[in-house]
Amino acid sequence: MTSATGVPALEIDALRKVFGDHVAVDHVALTVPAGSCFGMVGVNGAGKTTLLSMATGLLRPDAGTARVFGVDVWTDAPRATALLGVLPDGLGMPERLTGEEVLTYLGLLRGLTEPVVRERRGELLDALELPHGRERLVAEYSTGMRKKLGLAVALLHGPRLLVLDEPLEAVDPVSARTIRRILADFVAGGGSVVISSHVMALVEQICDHVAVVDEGRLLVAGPLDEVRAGASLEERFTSLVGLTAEPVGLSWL
Ligand SMILES: Nc1ncnc2c1ncn2[C@@H]1O[C@H](COP(=O)(O)OP(=O)(O)OP(=O)(O)O)[C@@H](O)[C@H]1O
Repeated sequence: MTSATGVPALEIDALRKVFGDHVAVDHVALTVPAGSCFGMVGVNGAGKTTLLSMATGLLRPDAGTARVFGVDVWTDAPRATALLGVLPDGLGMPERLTGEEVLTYLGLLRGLTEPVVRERRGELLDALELPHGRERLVAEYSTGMRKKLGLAVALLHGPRLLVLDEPLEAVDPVSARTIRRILADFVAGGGSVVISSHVMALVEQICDHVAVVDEGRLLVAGPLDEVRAGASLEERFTSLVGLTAEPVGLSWL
């Protein structure tokens, strides 16, 4: 599905990134239709984070372009940023602030009025079961709580496209269910989502499109059922990336 104007939520063309002599992302082109929940899967080091970082304005590409609803992420950053909500990998947070303060300052920086910030902040903290008030500093948050606060920051300004790197990593099952529900509601309300994950079951459960990335290249992308082709996503993934060997055991254990 695309929007009424047919403009994709995200359009990546020929993105490339080289670290030293290692090609992390190798001329990847990808279209995320508006209104879709798009899963990106790949083994550790496949290039998912590098690709999504370039697509969201966090890491400058060596070559290629990325457009969010037709707006170039690198040449028109302020407009693209307004359309985007990003949960990056390894998100840095102001440690000496509370979750409430983080949301307040970032909301005001995004141009929201104080009453709007107050209302959304309260709803987000409640929905994600994060502490209100001065109860706890970010420095005292667990990894899962940081992830949830990162998601709240990504949602705060009401973006049209959410790009989430491993949104459920380190999140407890109850919070995971809440996050899945928030994402489903976001898509049902016309939003678009891109998530990267190692968890095939999660991608099968919430995504309608999927891309498989391996060694910096895009192996396949499209509607989930087309990519699965009658198998489970894990089976299809395993055969696509050539993981045929049995896991290696540790003889000394
Ligand atoms: N800043 C960097 N400097 C050097 N190499 C890097 C840097 N960032 C990533 N790489 C390399 O680029 C490749 C792709 O890394 P990336 O983090 O994009 O993979 P990933 O698919 O997100 O992995 P994971 O699932 O483990 O998060 C890896 O080989 C990684 O070591």
